[in-house]
Amino acid sequence: MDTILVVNAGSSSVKFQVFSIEGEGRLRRQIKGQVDGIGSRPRLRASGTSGDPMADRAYPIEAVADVPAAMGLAGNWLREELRIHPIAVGHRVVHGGPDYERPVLIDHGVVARLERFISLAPLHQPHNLAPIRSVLANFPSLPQVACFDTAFHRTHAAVADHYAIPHQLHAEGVRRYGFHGLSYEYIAKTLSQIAPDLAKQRVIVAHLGSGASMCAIKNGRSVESTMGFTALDGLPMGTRPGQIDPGVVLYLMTEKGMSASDMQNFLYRDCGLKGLSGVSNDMRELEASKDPKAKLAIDHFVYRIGLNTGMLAAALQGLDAFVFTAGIGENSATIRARVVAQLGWLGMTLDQTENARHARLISRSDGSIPVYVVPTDEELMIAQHTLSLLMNRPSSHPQQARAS
Ligand SMILES: Nc1ncnc2c1ncn2[C@@H]1O[C@H](COP(=O)(O)OP(=O)(O)O)[C@@H](O)[C@H]1O
Ligand SMILES: CC(=O)OP(=O)(O)O
Ligand SMILES: [Mg+2]
Repeated sequence: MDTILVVNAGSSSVKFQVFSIEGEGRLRRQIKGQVDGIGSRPRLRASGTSGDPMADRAYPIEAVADVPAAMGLAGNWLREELRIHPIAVGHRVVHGGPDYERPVLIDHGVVARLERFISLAPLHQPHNLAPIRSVLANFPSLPQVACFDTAFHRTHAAVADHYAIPHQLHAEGVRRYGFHGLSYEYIAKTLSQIAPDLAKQRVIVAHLGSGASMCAIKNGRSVESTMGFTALDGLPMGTRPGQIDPGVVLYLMTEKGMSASDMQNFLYRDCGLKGLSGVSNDMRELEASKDPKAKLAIDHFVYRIGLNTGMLAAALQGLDAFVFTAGIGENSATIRARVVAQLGWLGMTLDQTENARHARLISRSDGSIPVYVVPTDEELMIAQHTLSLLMNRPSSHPQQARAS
């Protein structure tokens, strides 16, 4: 069986899927897994084609202390225990910079170019590139494809793409890129199947996970994102503050003597829900907590989603549908209910029963804006891009490159 392995390293987890290639370029999911609880309660979970459990293993904290360790664990399990030898590997790469507008076959030159963006995505890019380098070293003829979080947003107009800073910096690549693009691309495609008329109109998608952003989509194309040059901007996240006055950064550097690397750690790891609550970066723990600061963190999260919806609706000049996705968006009925209540002024209403059972459509028919919950699937998107690049390669049959 020919398979494609997909690797998606997020800021709090490593997700992977294995797809078999069926006739006429169709893909069938064989394995879906993830390692999460990295640095706290590490756990490897995986399921098979019909969701049947294949593994559920807990590890001591020191055994899986960071994302590379989680990657090693997943890789060993797939190779040693399941004997998975894919014919290609597709990777999520968070930052594609100004160069990459679409997925690309990887070689050493591509890796060198992507290394330039490590400082622009320190929670992701190093972990995205590590397995790519390791496969290049160990299986040099195995095709690998990089799929970018930034690519879906390259349709933005210049007016959205620029900061009000000297033009030369834009030419150097200091631009508003936007992220979570593979997720938004999947949602746009899925919406065109479940609600084809709406998919052609003005849609806001809220990707609420450990990293969180929102995207304004018109006729299936991204027109605006809450994230910009890096994945720090926009909504408050698990450990990132979201939009913040650069004056705060200047204050911390000049008055508190924080260095650039202190600042990087602070903004990527100590802020957001974690910093504001002092309790946790995990929405589940905040929802369960009685600490007033946990409540404030949730209130702030919901409030900022409301504000950003106003901004994106302005970019779209109206709104025809709203979609929740990712860890919080798919699983927290409470956050969804609060966001919809916050957006009642726009004409959104909530069907509480449908929301409680995480139905696909959770708005009432008396509202003017339908509200959907669509589980995202970045890995399927990556597998599809990988397969299509593989099939369009000028030479070589894919089977020649099997990893063994
Ligand atoms: N049942 C739930 N209720 C509330 N939040 C949840 C639930 N399940 C998962 N989450 C949240 O989803 C987040 C992870 O989302 P995910 O999209 O997997 O993030 P990432 O891909 O960035 O690692 C966790 O931080 C957790 O707070
Ligand atoms: C870009 C980003 O923040 O990704 P994630 O949500 O997977 O951390
Ligand atoms: Mg993610």
